[in-house]
Amino acid sequence: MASVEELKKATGYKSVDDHVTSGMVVGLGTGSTAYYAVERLGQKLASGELTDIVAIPTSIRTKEQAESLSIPLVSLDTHPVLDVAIDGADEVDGALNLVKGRGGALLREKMVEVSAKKFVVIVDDTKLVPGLGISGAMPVEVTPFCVDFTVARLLKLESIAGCTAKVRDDGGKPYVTDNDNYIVDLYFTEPIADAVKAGEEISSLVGVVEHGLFLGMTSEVIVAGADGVKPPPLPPSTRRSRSSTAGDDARTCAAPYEGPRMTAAPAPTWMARSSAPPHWAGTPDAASRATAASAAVATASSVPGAASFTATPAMAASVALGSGVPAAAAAVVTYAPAGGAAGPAGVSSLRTATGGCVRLRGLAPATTYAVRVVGLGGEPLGAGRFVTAAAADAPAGAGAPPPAGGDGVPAAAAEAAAAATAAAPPAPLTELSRLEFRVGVIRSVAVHPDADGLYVEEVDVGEAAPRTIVSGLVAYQPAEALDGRRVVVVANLKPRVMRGIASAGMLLCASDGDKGVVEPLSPPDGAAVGDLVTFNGHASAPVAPGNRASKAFDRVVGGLRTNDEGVAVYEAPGGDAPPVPFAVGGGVVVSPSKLIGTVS
Ligand SMILES: O=C(CO)[C@H](O)[C@H](O)COP(=O)(O)O
Repeated sequence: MASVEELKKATGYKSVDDHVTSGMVVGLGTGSTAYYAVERLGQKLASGELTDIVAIPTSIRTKEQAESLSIPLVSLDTHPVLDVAIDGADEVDGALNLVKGRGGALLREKMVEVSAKKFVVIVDDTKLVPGLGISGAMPVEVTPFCVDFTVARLLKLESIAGCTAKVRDDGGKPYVTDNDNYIVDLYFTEPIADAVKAGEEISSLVGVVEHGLFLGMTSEVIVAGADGVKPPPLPPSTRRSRSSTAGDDARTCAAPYEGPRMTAAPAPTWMARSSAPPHWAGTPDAASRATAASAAVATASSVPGAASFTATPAMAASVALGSGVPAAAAAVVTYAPAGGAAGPAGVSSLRTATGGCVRLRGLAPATTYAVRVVGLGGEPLGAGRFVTAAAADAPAGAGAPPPAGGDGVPAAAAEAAAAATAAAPPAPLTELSRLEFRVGVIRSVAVHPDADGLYVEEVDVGEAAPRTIVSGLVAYQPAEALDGRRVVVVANLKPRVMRGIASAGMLLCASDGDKGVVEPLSPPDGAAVGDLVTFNGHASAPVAPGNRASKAFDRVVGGLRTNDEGVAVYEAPGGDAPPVPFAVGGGVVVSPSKLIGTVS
């Protein structure tokens, strides 16, 4: 049986092997598991297997480790978007939300990981929990100034009522973070009932720097369990997790999948790349419309939770788990080439089934894959109606059916995907959901009386009176180019006083850093002043103007950009979901000069 240290090493190594390629900007986590990811990265750079990597460490100790391995380091200042960040966690719940920071590095970790297109979490299976906050401290980084005052205010928060708080101790003195702050550890006797609300309330306190709830950030979790499969020590009343695994031995990765109860099992032959398909990959099952429709591209199975299918060139596959699967079920997904074809030796990961779908990525075209999907207790998901569907580029759970027959995908597949997503729940609440992007028109512009680089604009966003907005656009746009211009305004940020004038919003602009061009984004003709910009796959639920919105904006701004056609898009960290355009009035928001760059 593998030791915990061996499991940490296996998952750390696998994360780099699977997710880091030459040329990437990589976020390096902190802790005893992330240590092995850093070690692996150093090895691969030293051997020349990886080249042209730059990395951003999340703590001084990780920085020192990376330096000792000659890993080139950069910072968010110069590299605000990372390709991938890899880090451990203290807790992972069924929706892939995390508690982090027991190692004290949560602030830098969150700054780096929220800026990554993909955030890969590496844990051993003792970290899987049925609810956040139950296995130990939920850390909060606070300013040292009047820490007892902050603790007292934390303890009054409704969403975390009943918890106890302790300023982290370091040999009789408060523990000091890399940012010269303190940590207050919160202890709960029950899982945190509403982690989103808890996070919001904690963040809203002056004196709080950041908290250890990492919500909606995770792209993928790699879980290592001894012998490939080990029921974790969770309370009997909860779902029992099973491990997917990491390890250099593909057979170890593959181990379980023999039935609803996870016990150590020999590797299925398909993981050893035999030509035989897995025994559970069955024949087409016409029991449902979705099954029949998908049969053109996928082989559904009569074995619950299992199927095989051949990837089409355009396939960013979604696997429809079938009816009876909770919308946000945690799923352990394993897929691997079934017939000895080239491709990954086997990918095993913990995901959330969104709208009954689990999305598979990185598929090699014309390769037949065997798929197995189980819940945290090892139970097959799909209740006998499991099908696969080539859902093409439809984002799972986005609510909109994919274009029938688009991108060379057979219409039957699109139909299947439509059937699979028909029952999709409303789009989830995300950081972006909290923001209020409104169409506005600039009614007047003047240079700020006390700052040559700033304009003071009166902007109509469909309210009783125009808002005053201060923008640093003098160097980029003449006043006459702005006067009367239709724009997009972030309307619920906390007002900021800029050289004595309160600015009640921000004009969203595209910037092409190379050419030094900055211009306001333009809404489409069909959009009316006051219209709210929306994003497919993100519920629209703007919060009241204030700090919460400003913090949400800070978290999403790294994902705002213009694409190759100058269309403003948001790309969530993690890279699992395709970029979504700013949509309003039946069209999309654009940079009028088709700038390709950032949006802020
Ligand atoms: O959040 C962290 C540090 O701030 C760590 O990722 C977390 O504590 C897990 O550490 P380990 O891998 O050593 O168990």
